[in-house]
Amino acid sequence: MSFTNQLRKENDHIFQLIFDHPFVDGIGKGDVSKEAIAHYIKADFEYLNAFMQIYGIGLSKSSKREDIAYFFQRIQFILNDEVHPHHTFCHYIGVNYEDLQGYPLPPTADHYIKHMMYHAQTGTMGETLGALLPCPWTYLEIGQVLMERYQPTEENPFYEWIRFYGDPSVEASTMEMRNRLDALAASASTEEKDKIREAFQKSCELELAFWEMSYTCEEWPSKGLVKKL
Ligand SMILES: Cc1ncc(C[n+]2csc(CCO)c2C)c(N)n1
Repeated sequence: MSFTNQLRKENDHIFQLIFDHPFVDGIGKGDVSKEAIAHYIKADFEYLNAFMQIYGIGLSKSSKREDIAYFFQRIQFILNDEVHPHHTFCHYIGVNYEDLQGYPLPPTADHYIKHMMYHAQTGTMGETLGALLPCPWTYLEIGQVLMERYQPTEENPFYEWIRFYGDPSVEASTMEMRNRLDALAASASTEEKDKIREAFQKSCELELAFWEMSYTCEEWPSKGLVKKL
């Protein structure tokens, strides 16, 4: 079994919890609260910025032309394509995308971004990809599971969102990241593979936590607390 297949198997329970999370299942049903969607977009706009910055760290640590091109193309994809699912959500809630940008991150999104940055800054390329991989992999499978579970049509307001992530092109780019990680793992020490395993597992947990953060409109604890004199 390949290294990434092993990672997928070890974290299957988290993938299943993601597929059954009420926000994710609500996308399939076409029923998610507008507050939860706005909360998600505010955090996810910043998440995408951070994701591009982390690809930039990967790029700056690459010396082969092919690896530089890989990270460059992934950044371009986020800039040009990854914003489409955001537009689907904004259209549904009737809010301008620009009005949901520039907000401070709630605790879970803040944690997730810093977790990926930590591995990208301090770890090997394998560790970096291990921390990044659950992002495309969980979304690809969410798209596939929702397609199969609900067989949505254009009547579902999130039809384009589901189609975007269930698309074979997302499968191909996830496979490319997996192949890169499998190649690095083939020559990695047991110690390094354990670090990659830990980075991957935490990102899976944080993917699940990101849905929960959005669903519950998570805020920092002090927000709304009245200061007693
Ligand atoms: C919390 C969170 N996790 C994953 C994605 C999806 N996503 C973001 S960037 C990217 C491309 C990676 O090359 C993908 C698939 C998201 N929007 N928000």
